[in-house]
Amino acid sequence: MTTICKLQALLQNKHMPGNKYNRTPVSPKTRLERILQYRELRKFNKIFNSSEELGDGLKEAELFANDSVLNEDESCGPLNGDILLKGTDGCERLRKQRLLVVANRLPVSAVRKGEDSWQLEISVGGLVSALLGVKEFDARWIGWAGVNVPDETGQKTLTIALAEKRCIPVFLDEDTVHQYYNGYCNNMLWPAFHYLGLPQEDRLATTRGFQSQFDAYKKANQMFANVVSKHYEEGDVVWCHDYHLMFLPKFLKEYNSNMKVGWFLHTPFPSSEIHRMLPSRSELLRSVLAADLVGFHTYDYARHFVSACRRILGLEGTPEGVEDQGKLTRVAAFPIGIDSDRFIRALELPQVQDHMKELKERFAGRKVMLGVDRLDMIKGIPQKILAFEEFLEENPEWRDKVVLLQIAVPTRTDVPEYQKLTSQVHEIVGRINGRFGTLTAVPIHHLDRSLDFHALCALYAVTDVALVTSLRDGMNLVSYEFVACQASKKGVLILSEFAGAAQSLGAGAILVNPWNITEVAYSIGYALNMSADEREKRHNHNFRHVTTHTSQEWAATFVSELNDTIVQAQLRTRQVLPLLPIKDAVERYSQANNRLLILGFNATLTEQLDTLDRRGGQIREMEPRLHPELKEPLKKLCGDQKTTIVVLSGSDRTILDENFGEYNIWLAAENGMFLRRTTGKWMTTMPENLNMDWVDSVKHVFEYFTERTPRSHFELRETSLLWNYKYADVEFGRLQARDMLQHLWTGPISNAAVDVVQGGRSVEVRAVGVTKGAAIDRILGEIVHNQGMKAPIDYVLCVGHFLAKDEDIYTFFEPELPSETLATVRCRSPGPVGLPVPKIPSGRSRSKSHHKKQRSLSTLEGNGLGSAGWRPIVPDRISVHEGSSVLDLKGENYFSCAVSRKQSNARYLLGTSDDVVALLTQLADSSSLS
Ligand SMILES: O=P(O)(O)OC[C@H]1O[C@H](O[C@H]2O[C@H](CO)[C@@H](O)[C@H](O)[C@H]2O)[C@H](O)[C@@H](O)[C@@H]1O
Ligand SMILES: O=c1ccn([C@@H]2O[C@H](COP(=O)(O)OP(=O)(O)O)[C@@H](O)[C@H]2O)c(=O)[nH]1
Repeated sequence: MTTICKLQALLQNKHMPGNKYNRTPVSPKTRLERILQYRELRKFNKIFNSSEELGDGLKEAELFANDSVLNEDESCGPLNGDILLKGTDGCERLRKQRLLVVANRLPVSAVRKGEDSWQLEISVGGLVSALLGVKEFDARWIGWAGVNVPDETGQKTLTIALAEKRCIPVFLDEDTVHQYYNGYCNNMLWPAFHYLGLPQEDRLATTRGFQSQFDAYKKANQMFANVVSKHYEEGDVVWCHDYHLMFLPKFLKEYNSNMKVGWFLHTPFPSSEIHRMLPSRSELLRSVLAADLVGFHTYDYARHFVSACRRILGLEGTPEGVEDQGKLTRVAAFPIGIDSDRFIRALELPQVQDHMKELKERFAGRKVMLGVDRLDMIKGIPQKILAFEEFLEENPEWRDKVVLLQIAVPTRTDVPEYQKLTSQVHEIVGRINGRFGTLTAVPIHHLDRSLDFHALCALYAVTDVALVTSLRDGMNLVSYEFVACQASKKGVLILSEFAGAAQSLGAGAILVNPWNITEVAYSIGYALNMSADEREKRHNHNFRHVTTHTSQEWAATFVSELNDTIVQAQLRTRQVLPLLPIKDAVERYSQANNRLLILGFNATLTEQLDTLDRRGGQIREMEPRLHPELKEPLKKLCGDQKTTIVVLSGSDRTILDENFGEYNIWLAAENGMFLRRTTGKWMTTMPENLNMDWVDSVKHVFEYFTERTPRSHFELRETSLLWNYKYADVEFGRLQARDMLQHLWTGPISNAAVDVVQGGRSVEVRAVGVTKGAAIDRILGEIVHNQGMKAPIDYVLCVGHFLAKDEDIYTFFEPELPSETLATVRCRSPGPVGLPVPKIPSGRSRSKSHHKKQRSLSTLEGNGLGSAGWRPIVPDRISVHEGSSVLDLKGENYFSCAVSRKQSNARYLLGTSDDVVALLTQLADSSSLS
């Protein structure tokens, strides 16, 4: 027995309160249990530190302590992400969960110094800064080292050098980097995600074509996936970062669907209107959705993403995330932070103090304003400098009393847009310095280079006003770092409202619109003149935020949420109804003598609505049509003497006539209010006292919304009105439906005897009590009588995409039901016929009402309405022989099945109407054999 096993046994049998009778070790099942057990283990370690029983236990516990990326100082691993893995001896061991961080850029960039020697330099950028602060995991970093290494020796030696830093390289060749990184990532996705539009396609330069760049993007993502797969171990969490790797979740899940995959975007996610412009908009979204958890800096970005999935892919957005056929991808906001302690501690270091002293002397008598940005068009550097110029212009008294230090770190220098920006900025700085400079001083110090960490901290600490004017920025960590270094000076932060950081530091900063140069210029004046009292208040606010929302916490929250998401998904999967066991359903069908098939129409027997057809006016037809592949099987089934088929639909009679007129079949229109065998006439099953006075008022509301919702329509039926927006813009349709429901619930018909039923893409108003379940016994009564049925029905298959309100049809035939449900089903004479209780599919919670018996159908209250030409159903004829039941569902001969639904009262599920086609085809084939 290993030490950990021994410990577990000890804990479970001896030391855990309340566990004294527990003789068999129980493995913790939930994350919470695991954490609690680990906590106990640690407590135990402390208490029995010197105990002999522990043996090498402490060594084992030490394994939990963790090396961080780049060997920065260690912190003892917290509970986050500890996992239990089964060893070959069958015993479970706790081990620190490994975190594979996958990002385009490694935290170090490599510079080749010789054939086999390398120098590693820290990479610049917010993503690297933030992740360097994450020390609580047993992390490996997988990414590109920023250098082309075509030769084997180079690749081998660099791999070894990087391994010391816990980094694993992905080797991208020059052409791939050019097309994937410079092209698709930085010339296409980056500007689009920052609202700068898409570049014009350059037809002359073939290598720059969107398609070839996109192909290279996918290829590069696949290369990342290959490296991850090679290093992946069971239980690892794989955290994919940023817009460079939108295909990675998909590729990883294809490799191993059990991999825990999270994806985080460091840039903004733009409005769906922008994302819609990308030629590969759908593929990108779908690939990201393969992840278990998708994270953004702010709720706005998360909302935009969900909205893009709704509008572009037609998927369902829920408060939890995005759902696609029952599969949920969690979407949430995880605002990043910095390792604030690292900055605060750095200020005490002698070399930083020396830097600060130098800077203070150098700029004595002048206020220091600071900008620190990668030289990127999103950072709004020209706008910042122009605002500073306007400030100097308007405030001559400040000209020799203030200096702007702009650190502009060169970035993505192979992309033409970035090259243009460099010359543009140089030109503006030159002009302003020429205009306001003197022989001994210039107002702007512009540096085209990066600073080391200590120099940067010193600069932050001596600054009076930091100026962040990003036109868009995922977060902007410079603003956080500035605040962390300002504990003594309490300088002012001017911050663009278009940076993610505005949502967290907005209360203490002066927020500006960087496009409004005059406003920024005014804010500079306001900041420079701000009272010490106001500065302190603002600073304290932000300082508290920055020091409590750290990068450690950010990563810990994301990883813990990812672990939880997976546990929740597993639970959900267990709750999901089982798929219809088609083989069994067909076998039992073929053995039965008197079968009844009740089939819905819309989304059950019709072709699937192609999501593509929903957009841009490419609508085929609005009327539902029978799935062409069902014509043959349906004919065969109708020709079988032992089979009775009822199509039970909300649609009106005309639509059913058009689609099923040629079959020998029963049609039940308007949720069963009208009934006809195709060889006979329509009759009504409507209750006599059905009040329809409300119709005109509802019609007005429906007309109003139909006119205002392009591609929506409404159907006026005898007993209901239906407003349908399935062909309209999904988002807009939903908003309109919400308003419509308000009208209906609170307006003139709020007291009418109606039910307002909300569908997936529809709103229906019905007379109270009109449901498919309520109509079915009247329908059955008529069928039994009309067909002169002698033997009881011994097989029922009820398949439909029914509204929740109509799901009483499933429970009607269900012999084993909670009493509340039964009470709602009308059943006058019991006439019980004892039947074995059907097995309830796993995951369903049904009460164990074994005493309840198979229902015997009886006659119903109320005659049908005798509308002109329709013969009302005559009651009192629903038993086949006096006293015996019409239903005799032996064993498992009842199959209720919901189509394209996630939750249902039915016993089983079928994915789409294509599956219904497959089912009916098999039934038809077995019909012809029997
Ligand atoms: O790797 P590069 O192409 O040289 O670019 C550097 C990084 O720029 C972007 O940073 C973003 O991440 C920050 C942290 O979340 C955030 O504060 C900032 O607003 C973003 O712009 C980019 O997203 C990274 O992938 C790059 O590594
Ligand atoms: O000379 C410099 C200038 C900036 N940075 C770092 O670069 C990051 C910039 O991150 P931010 O989120 O502000 O923007 P990004 O460049 O990622 O878009 C910050 O952590 C800075 O500390 C740096 O290391 N050296």
